[in-house]
Amino acid sequence: MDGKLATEYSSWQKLQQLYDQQHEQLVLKQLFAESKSDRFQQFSREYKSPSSGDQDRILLDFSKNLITSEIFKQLIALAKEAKVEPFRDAMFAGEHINTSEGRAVLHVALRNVFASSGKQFQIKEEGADEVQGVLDHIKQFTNSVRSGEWKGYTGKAIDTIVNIGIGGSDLGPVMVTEALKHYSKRDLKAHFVSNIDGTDLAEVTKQCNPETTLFIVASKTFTTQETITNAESAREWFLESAKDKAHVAKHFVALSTNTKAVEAFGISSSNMFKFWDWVGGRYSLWSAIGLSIALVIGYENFEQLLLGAHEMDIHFVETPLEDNLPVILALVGIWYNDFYGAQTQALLPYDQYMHKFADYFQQGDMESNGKTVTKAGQFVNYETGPIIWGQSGTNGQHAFYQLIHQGTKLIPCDFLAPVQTLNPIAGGKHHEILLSNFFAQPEALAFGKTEEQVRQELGAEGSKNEALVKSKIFQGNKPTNSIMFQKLTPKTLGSLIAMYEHKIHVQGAIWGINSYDQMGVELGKVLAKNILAQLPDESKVTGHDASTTGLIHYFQKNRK
Ligand SMILES: O=P(O)(O)OC[C@H]1O[C@](O)(CO)[C@@H](O)[C@@H]1O
Repeated sequence: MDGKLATEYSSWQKLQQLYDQQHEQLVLKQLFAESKSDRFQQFSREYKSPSSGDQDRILLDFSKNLITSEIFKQLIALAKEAKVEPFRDAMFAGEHINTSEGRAVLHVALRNVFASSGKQFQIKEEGADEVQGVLDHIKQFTNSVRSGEWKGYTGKAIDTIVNIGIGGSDLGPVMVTEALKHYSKRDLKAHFVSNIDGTDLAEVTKQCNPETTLFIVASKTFTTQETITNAESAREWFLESAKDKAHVAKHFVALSTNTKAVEAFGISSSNMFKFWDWVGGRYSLWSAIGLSIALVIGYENFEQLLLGAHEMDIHFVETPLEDNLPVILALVGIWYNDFYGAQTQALLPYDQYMHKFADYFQQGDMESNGKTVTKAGQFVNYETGPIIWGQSGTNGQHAFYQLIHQGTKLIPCDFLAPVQTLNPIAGGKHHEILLSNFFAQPEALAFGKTEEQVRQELGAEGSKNEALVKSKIFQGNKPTNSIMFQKLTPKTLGSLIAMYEHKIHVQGAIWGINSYDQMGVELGKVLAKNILAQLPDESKVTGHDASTTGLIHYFQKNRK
């Protein structure tokens, strides 16, 4: 992080040499055989919540990776050489590390509100001292809606909330309300509208009663085309019943940094929940953007989510690199991304509540680290952010694991699972089956099945079919991390999310890129605006290539 390309670090070059010299001998079966049971001890770390200890602990087993102690040491050396620690401290101090936009990066300030946690970071940035005030506003509003005290325009309590937002103003609330459904107020229905496709809003409003529905317009900028258009149409839908514009105040609130635009929309500033430009969209669920989360799970649980994240922040700041969960995940990821040439990284939670976890981190990781230019303005000569994807286990097993096991691509996977389930139905049978799969898959990926084993299974007769024999071989040696947490509590979820946020931060630091801007989403938006103005009239369609012109004309000819 001092203007160098990552490939210029001597530790990077050393890692390249280690890869070149050793990668053919890095075979998990042998690595485990050589180190006996020590390998689990050597390459696993347990994190414990300082406030609740065993209740909220996270085990990271990274022993099923293609690493040795020499490689791990060298990866740690890379983090040191890339100045990961001072860069981390600069973020926590409020330095403007988002250099292209000249902003601080302070999602950590949003959860720096627990004097009792034993550690509060000294953050000096405009607005950082207003965080608690906004949380108080969220608490008071949440309590009043959940208790039924907040009334709609006909005097009825709110029973449905609709969050209208997109990207970071949608994915976090969606993921967390799903993940913490167990803690939700069941008689308060929550919907999320994000897509500009009218189908999204239309299908939601069909399920809503205007008298008892609260719309939450969530947009950092309050200029996002999808969100503002959806909010305007929602207001239109509401006014068809409510008639009087004065009733909007009881049914629309805004979450934004842009007071002027919120007021121009017709939402009074007393119904606006504020945040600040130093909160990146994809890091904003901890801010006012989390209002829908607080409404669904209650303010106390929302606070626990923040506390879990804050405690992971403390772990990230205070723990030596070699024991630091986000740092380990980041370094192991770099080993595959940059030396093995892996293109993707799968997130596989064996917890149905976490079925949106990978979707959430698609934006979290890919919008952060999908960059080609370093902060110093050089084009990188190495790979940066991985493609993030995944699904909850065991659904993924029956969909795409075939390719992970026997395809031609290397796909490092993170497996996540709770020790205890929140739904021990059928005497815990489901959870035992689920976890047996959680244990079996990384084992199968690592150790595979040899030709000899296949022949033994098929017997002399079956083994005559060579194609069948070959198709049943599992090469193994596929790397995985296994992450076990005690139970999916709000606090643990907060810690897990913060752990991955910091993993992204560390990787961005090593690659020398700005993880906190998103210039790559701009061009398409500008072109769409231009095309929108041309859609009414065929003769207006100019300035495009033959393909784009052809497509627009095709639409114009056939739309009626
Ligand atoms: O909250 P806003 O300003 O509506 O932005 C929504 C999303 O749009 C982006 O700016 C680009 O996709 C995201 O970073 C952000 O989460």
